[in-house]
Amino acid sequence: MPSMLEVSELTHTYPGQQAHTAIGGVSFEVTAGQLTCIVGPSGCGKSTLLRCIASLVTPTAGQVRLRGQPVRGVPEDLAVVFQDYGRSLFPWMSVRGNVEFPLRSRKVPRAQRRRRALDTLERVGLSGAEDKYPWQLSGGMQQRVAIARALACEPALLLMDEPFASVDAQTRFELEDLLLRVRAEQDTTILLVTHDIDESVYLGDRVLVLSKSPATVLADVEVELGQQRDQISTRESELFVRLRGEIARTLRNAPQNRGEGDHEGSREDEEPGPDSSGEDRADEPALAGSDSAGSERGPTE
Ligand SMILES: Nc1ncnc2c1ncn2[C@@H]1O[C@H](COP(=O)(O)OP(=O)(O)OP(=O)(O)O)[C@@H](O)[C@H]1O
Repeated sequence: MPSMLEVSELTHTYPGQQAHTAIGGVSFEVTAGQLTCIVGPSGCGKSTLLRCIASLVTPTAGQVRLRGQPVRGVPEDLAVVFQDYGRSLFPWMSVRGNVEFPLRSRKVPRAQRRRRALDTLERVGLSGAEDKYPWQLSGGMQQRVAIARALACEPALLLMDEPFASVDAQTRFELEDLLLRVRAEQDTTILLVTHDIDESVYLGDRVLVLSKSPATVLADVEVELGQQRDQISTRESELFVRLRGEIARTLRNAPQNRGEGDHEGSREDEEPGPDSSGEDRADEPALAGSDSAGSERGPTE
Protein backbone atom coordinates (compact mmCIF):
# COMPACT_ATOMS: atom_id res chain seq x y z
CA MET A 1 0.00 0.00 0.00
CA PRO A 2 1.35 3.47 -0.85
CA SER A 3 2.01 5.90 1.96
CA MET A 4 -0.69 8.55 2.45
CA LEU A 5 0.68 10.40 5.46
CA GLU A 6 4.13 10.61 7.00
CA VAL A 7 4.65 12.44 10.26
CA SER A 8 8.33 12.80 11.14
CA GLU A 9 9.66 13.96 14.51
CA LEU A 10 6.77 16.38 14.90
CA THR A 11 7.19 18.74 17.83
CA HIS A 12 5.00 21.60 18.90
CA THR A 13 5.56 24.13 21.65
CA TYR A 14 2.86 26.70 22.35
CA PRO A 15 4.80 29.92 22.92
CA GLY A 16 4.27 32.45 25.66
CA GLN A 17 5.46 33.14 29.17
CA GLN A 18 4.37 29.66 30.19
CA ALA A 19 5.48 27.94 27.02
CA HIS A 20 4.08 24.44 26.80
CA THR A 21 5.43 21.63 24.67
CA ALA A 22 2.35 19.68 23.63
CA ILE A 23 4.04 17.27 21.21
CA GLY A 24 7.48 15.94 21.81
CA GLY A 25 8.72 14.29 18.62
CA VAL A 26 6.00 12.12 17.14
CA SER A 27 6.68 9.96 14.07
CA PHE A 28 4.36 7.56 12.27
CA GLU A 29 3.22 6.65 8.81
CA VAL A 30 -0.29 5.90 7.53
CA THR A 31 -0.84 3.88 4.36
CA ALA A 32 -3.65 4.66 1.91
CA GLY A 33 -7.03 3.33 3.02
CA GLN A 34 -5.98 2.71 6.61
CA LEU A 35 -8.14 3.76 9.58
CA THR A 36 -5.76 4.76 12.35
CA CYS A 37 -7.06 5.67 15.80
CA ILE A 38 -5.14 7.80 18.27
CA VAL A 39 -5.73 7.48 22.00
CA GLY A 40 -3.97 9.22 24.84
CA PRO A 41 -4.64 10.96 28.14
CA SER A 42 -6.65 14.16 28.22
CA GLY A 43 -4.51 17.15 27.33
CA CYS A 44 -1.67 15.03 25.91
CA GLY A 45 -1.69 16.83 22.57
CA LYS A 46 -4.03 14.78 20.36
CA SER A 47 -5.89 17.79 18.97
CA THR A 48 -2.64 19.70 18.54
CA LEU A 49 -1.27 16.79 16.52
CA LEU A 50 -4.33 16.81 14.21
CA ARG A 51 -4.13 20.61 13.88
CA CYS A 52 -0.45 20.35 12.90
CA ILE A 53 -1.27 17.68 10.30
CA ALA A 54 -4.05 19.89 8.90
CA SER A 55 -1.69 22.89 8.89
CA LEU A 56 -4.05 24.80 11.17
CA VAL A 57 -1.08 25.06 13.53
CA THR A 58 2.51 25.36 12.30
CA PRO A 59 4.64 22.78 14.12
CA THR A 60 7.74 24.00 15.90
CA ALA A 61 9.79 21.21 14.34
CA GLY A 62 9.38 18.11 12.25
CA GLN A 63 7.58 17.43 9.03
CA VAL A 64 4.23 16.30 7.67
CA ARG A 65 4.03 14.77 4.21
CA LEU A 66 0.83 13.98 2.37
CA ARG A 67 1.29 11.58 -0.55
CA GLY A 68 5.01 12.22 -0.28
CA GLN A 69 4.72 16.01 -0.56
CA PRO A 70 5.52 18.30 2.39
CA VAL A 71 2.34 19.93 3.67
CA ARG A 72 2.46 23.71 3.47
CA GLY A 73 -0.86 25.43 3.99
CA VAL A 74 -4.18 23.64 4.46
CA PRO A 75 -4.26 20.86 1.83
CA GLU A 76 -7.31 20.82 -0.48
CA ASP A 77 -7.65 17.05 -0.32
CA LEU A 78 -7.90 16.93 3.45
CA ALA A 79 -11.07 17.30 5.53
CA VAL A 80 -11.57 17.61 9.28
CA VAL A 81 -14.54 16.62 11.46
CA PHE A 82 -14.57 18.13 14.94
CA GLN A 83 -16.36 16.97 18.06
CA ASP A 84 -18.45 20.11 18.34
CA TYR A 85 -20.93 19.75 15.48
CA GLY A 86 -23.04 22.53 17.01
CA ARG A 87 -20.33 25.05 16.25
CA SER A 88 -19.02 23.57 13.03
CA LEU A 89 -22.29 23.82 11.03
CA PHE A 90 -23.71 27.12 9.79
CA PRO A 91 -27.14 27.48 11.40
CA TRP A 92 -28.41 29.87 8.70
CA MET A 93 -27.66 27.39 5.90
CA SER A 94 -29.75 24.37 5.01
CA VAL A 95 -28.27 20.91 5.41
CA ARG A 96 -27.54 20.83 1.67
CA GLY A 97 -26.02 24.31 1.83
CA ASN A 98 -23.69 23.20 4.62
CA VAL A 99 -22.54 20.15 2.67
CA GLU A 100 -22.06 22.17 -0.52
CA PHE A 101 -20.18 24.98 1.21
CA PRO A 102 -16.60 23.61 1.00
CA LEU A 103 -17.25 22.48 -2.58
CA ARG A 104 -17.95 26.09 -3.53
CA SER A 105 -14.53 27.23 -2.37
CA ARG A 106 -13.06 24.31 -4.31
CA LYS A 107 -14.78 25.70 -7.42
CA VAL A 108 -16.86 22.57 -8.04
CA PRO A 109 -19.53 23.49 -10.63
CA ARG A 110 -23.02 24.06 -9.23
CA ALA A 111 -24.79 21.01 -10.71
CA GLN A 112 -21.97 18.71 -9.59
CA ARG A 113 -22.00 20.31 -6.13
CA ARG A 114 -25.67 19.62 -5.73
CA ARG A 115 -25.36 16.01 -6.94
CA ARG A 116 -22.42 15.29 -4.66
CA ALA A 117 -24.20 16.83 -1.67
CA LEU A 118 -27.37 14.80 -2.24
CA ASP A 119 -25.41 11.58 -2.89
CA THR A 120 -23.37 12.01 0.28
CA LEU A 121 -26.41 12.87 2.38
CA GLU A 122 -28.03 9.67 1.15
CA ARG A 123 -24.94 7.67 2.09
CA VAL A 124 -25.07 8.97 5.66
CA GLY A 125 -28.80 8.25 5.94
CA LEU A 126 -30.05 11.82 5.64
CA SER A 127 -32.13 11.65 2.45
CA GLY A 128 -35.10 13.93 2.87
CA ALA A 129 -33.36 16.20 5.38
CA GLU A 130 -31.51 18.32 2.79
CA ASP A 131 -33.78 21.37 3.11
CA LYS A 132 -33.85 21.37 6.89
CA TYR A 133 -31.63 23.60 9.02
CA PRO A 134 -29.08 22.13 11.46
CA TRP A 135 -31.03 23.37 14.47
CA GLN A 136 -34.01 21.30 13.33
CA LEU A 137 -31.96 18.09 13.63
CA SER A 138 -30.89 15.91 16.55
CA GLY A 139 -27.25 15.93 17.68
CA GLY A 140 -26.56 12.64 15.92
CA MET A 141 -28.11 13.93 12.69
CA GLN A 142 -26.05 17.11 12.90
CA GLN A 143 -22.90 15.06 13.24
CA ARG A 144 -23.98 13.05 10.18
CA VAL A 145 -24.21 16.36 8.30
CA ALA A 146 -20.67 17.23 9.43
CA ILE A 147 -19.46 13.80 8.25
CA ALA A 148 -21.32 14.21 4.93
CA ARG A 149 -19.74 17.64 4.44
CA ALA A 150 -16.27 16.16 4.94
CA LEU A 151 -16.93 13.14 2.69
CA ALA A 152 -18.47 15.24 -0.10
CA CYS A 153 -15.03 16.79 -0.58
CA GLU A 154 -13.76 13.28 -1.39
CA PRO A 155 -10.70 13.88 0.78
CA ALA A 156 -7.57 11.83 0.43
CA LEU A 157 -7.25 12.07 4.20
CA LEU A 158 -10.04 12.55 6.71
CA LEU A 159 -9.06 13.80 10.18
CA MET A 160 -11.61 13.29 12.95
CA ASP A 161 -11.18 14.83 16.40
CA GLU A 162 -13.35 12.95 18.91
CA PRO A 163 -16.20 13.01 16.39
CA PHE A 164 -18.65 10.97 18.45
CA ALA A 165 -17.90 12.28 21.92
CA SER A 166 -20.95 14.56 22.11
CA VAL A 167 -23.66 12.07 21.19
CA ASP A 168 -25.48 9.44 23.25
CA ALA A 169 -24.24 5.84 23.35
CA GLN A 170 -26.79 4.45 20.88
CA THR A 171 -26.10 7.20 18.32
CA ARG A 172 -22.40 6.71 18.86
CA PHE A 173 -22.64 3.05 17.84
CA GLU A 174 -24.67 4.01 14.77
CA LEU A 175 -22.15 6.67 13.74
CA GLU A 176 -19.23 4.30 14.31
CA ASP A 177 -20.85 1.77 11.97
CA LEU A 178 -21.66 4.51 9.48
CA LEU A 179 -17.99 5.47 9.45
CA LEU A 180 -16.89 1.87 8.86
CA ARG A 181 -19.42 1.55 6.03
CA VAL A 182 -18.52 4.74 4.16
CA ARG A 183 -14.87 4.02 4.69
CA ALA A 184 -15.31 0.62 3.02
CA GLU A 185 -17.31 2.19 0.15
CA GLN A 186 -15.00 5.14 -0.41
CA ASP A 187 -11.70 3.62 0.69
CA THR A 188 -10.90 6.83 2.59
CA THR A 189 -7.78 7.12 4.74
CA ILE A 190 -8.85 8.18 8.22
CA LEU A 191 -7.02 9.42 11.29
CA LEU A 192 -9.38 9.50 14.26
CA VAL A 193 -8.72 10.81 17.75
CA THR A 194 -10.76 9.33 20.55
CA HIS A 195 -10.52 9.15 24.33
CA ASP A 196 -12.41 5.84 24.29
CA ILE A 197 -10.12 2.80 24.15
CA ASP A 198 -12.98 0.48 23.13
CA GLU A 199 -13.91 2.76 20.27
CA SER A 200 -10.30 2.87 19.07
CA VAL A 201 -10.13 -0.93 18.91
CA TYR A 202 -13.60 -1.29 17.38
CA LEU A 203 -12.88 1.19 14.57
CA GLY A 204 -9.16 1.00 13.98
CA ASP A 205 -6.94 -1.06 11.72
CA ARG A 206 -4.39 0.15 14.17
CA VAL A 207 -4.20 2.23 17.35
CA LEU A 208 -1.45 4.71 18.16
CA VAL A 209 -1.15 5.17 21.91
CA LEU A 210 0.23 8.54 22.99
CA SER A 211 1.94 9.43 26.24
CA LYS A 212 1.09 12.36 28.47
CA SER A 213 2.13 15.77 27.21
CA PRO A 214 4.57 16.31 25.55
CA ALA A 215 3.09 13.48 23.52
CA THR A 216 5.24 10.70 22.15
CA VAL A 217 4.12 7.39 20.62
CA LEU A 218 4.06 4.76 23.39
CA ALA A 219 2.73 1.93 21.23
CA ASP A 220 1.51 1.20 17.73
CA VAL A 221 -1.02 -1.61 18.08
CA GLU A 222 -2.23 -3.52 15.05
CA VAL A 223 -5.92 -4.50 15.24
CA GLU A 224 -6.40 -7.71 13.29
CA LEU A 225 -10.15 -7.92 13.71
CA GLY A 226 -10.91 -7.98 9.97
CA GLN A 227 -13.10 -5.59 8.01
CA GLN A 228 -16.47 -6.88 9.21
CA ARG A 229 -17.16 -5.66 12.72
CA ASP A 230 -20.22 -6.01 14.89
CA GLN A 231 -21.02 -3.89 17.92
CA ILE A 232 -21.76 -6.93 20.08
CA SER A 233 -19.80 -9.93 18.81
CA THR A 234 -16.63 -7.99 17.95
CA ARG A 235 -16.56 -6.37 21.37
CA GLU A 236 -17.02 -9.78 22.99
CA SER A 237 -14.26 -11.44 20.99
CA GLU A 238 -11.10 -12.65 22.71
CA LEU A 239 -8.86 -10.51 20.50
CA PHE A 240 -10.86 -7.34 21.20
CA VAL A 241 -10.67 -7.92 24.95
CA ARG A 242 -6.93 -8.62 24.76
CA LEU A 243 -6.20 -5.48 22.71
CA ARG A 244 -8.24 -3.14 24.91
CA GLY A 245 -6.42 -4.53 27.94
CA GLU A 246 -3.05 -4.12 26.24
CA ILE A 247 -3.76 -0.46 25.40
CA ALA A 248 -5.14 0.31 28.87
CA ARG A 249 -2.07 -1.27 30.47
CA THR A 250 0.29 0.67 28.18
CA LEU A 251 -1.35 3.92 29.29
CA ARG A 252 -1.45 2.99 32.96
CA ASN A 253 2.16 1.87 33.12
CA ALA A 254 3.57 4.70 31.00
CA PRO A 255 6.19 6.88 32.62
CA GLN A 256 4.94 10.42 33.09
CA ASN A 257 6.58 12.82 30.68
CA ARG A 258 7.93 16.00 32.12
CA GLY A 259 6.57 19.11 30.41
CA GLU A 260 7.52 22.71 31.12
CA GLY A 261 4.57 23.14 33.45
CA ASP A 262 5.16 19.94 35.42
CA HIS A 263 6.77 20.06 38.81
CA GLU A 264 6.38 16.43 39.73
CA GLY A 265 9.23 14.00 39.33
CA SER A 266 9.07 11.09 36.94
CA ARG A 267 6.86 8.22 38.04
CA GLU A 268 8.88 5.80 35.96
CA ASP A 269 10.08 3.73 38.89
CA GLU A 270 6.98 4.02 41.01
CA GLU A 271 4.78 1.09 41.79
CA PRO A 272 1.25 1.64 40.58
CA GLY A 273 -0.47 3.50 43.41
CA PRO A 274 -4.10 3.69 44.37
CA ASP A 275 -4.78 6.18 41.60
CA SER A 276 -3.43 3.82 38.97
CA SER A 277 -5.37 0.79 40.02
CA GLY A 278 -7.24 0.58 36.77
CA GLU A 279 -10.11 2.78 37.87
CA ASP A 280 -10.89 5.62 35.51
CA ARG A 281 -8.99 8.80 36.20
CA ALA A 282 -10.17 12.08 34.83
CA ASP A 283 -7.13 12.41 32.56
CA GLU A 284 -7.11 8.83 31.32
CA PRO A 285 -8.89 7.53 28.26
CA ALA A 286 -12.06 5.71 29.18
CA LEU A 287 -12.17 1.93 29.24
CA ALA A 288 -15.77 0.83 29.01
CA GLY A 289 -16.79 -2.13 31.12
CA SER A 290 -15.77 -2.80 34.68
CA ASP A 291 -13.09 -5.42 34.31
CA SER A 292 -10.80 -7.00 31.78
CA ALA A 293 -13.18 -9.82 31.08
CA GLY A 294 -14.84 -7.93 28.28
CA SER A 295 -16.75 -4.87 27.34
CA GLU A 296 -20.08 -4.78 29.01
CA ARG A 297 -21.30 -1.85 27.03
CA GLY A 298 -24.01 -2.86 24.61
CA PRO A 299 -25.58 -0.76 21.92
CA THR A 300 -28.63 -0.13 24.06
CA GLU A 301 -26.75 1.33 26.96
N1 LIG B 1 -3.58 27.55 21.87
C1 LIG B 1 -2.94 27.04 22.91
N2 LIG B 1 -2.04 27.77 23.61
C2 LIG B 1 -1.36 27.24 24.64
N3 LIG B 1 -1.49 25.96 25.07
C3 LIG B 1 -2.36 25.20 24.40
C4 LIG B 1 -3.14 25.68 23.30
N4 LIG B 1 -3.92 24.65 22.85
C5 LIG B 1 -3.66 23.60 23.63
N5 LIG B 1 -2.74 23.93 24.56
C6 LIG B 1 -2.17 23.01 25.58
O1 LIG B 1 -1.50 21.96 24.90
C7 LIG B 1 -1.74 20.72 25.55
C8 LIG B 1 -2.37 19.74 24.55
O2 LIG B 1 -3.66 20.22 24.21
P1 LIG B 1 -4.58 19.40 23.20
O3 LIG B 1 -5.88 20.11 23.10
O4 LIG B 1 -3.82 19.16 21.95
O5 LIG B 1 -4.74 18.01 23.98
P2 LIG B 1 -5.78 16.83 23.78
O6 LIG B 1 -5.02 15.57 24.01
O7 LIG B 1 -6.48 16.98 22.49
O8 LIG B 1 -6.80 17.12 24.98
P3 LIG B 1 -8.26 16.53 25.23
O9 LIG B 1 -8.15 15.04 25.24
O10 LIG B 1 -8.62 17.06 26.59
O11 LIG B 1 -9.15 17.06 24.14
C9 LIG B 1 -2.66 21.02 26.74
O12 LIG B 1 -1.85 21.14 27.89
C10 LIG B 1 -3.27 22.37 26.39
O13 LIG B 1 -3.54 23.12 27.56
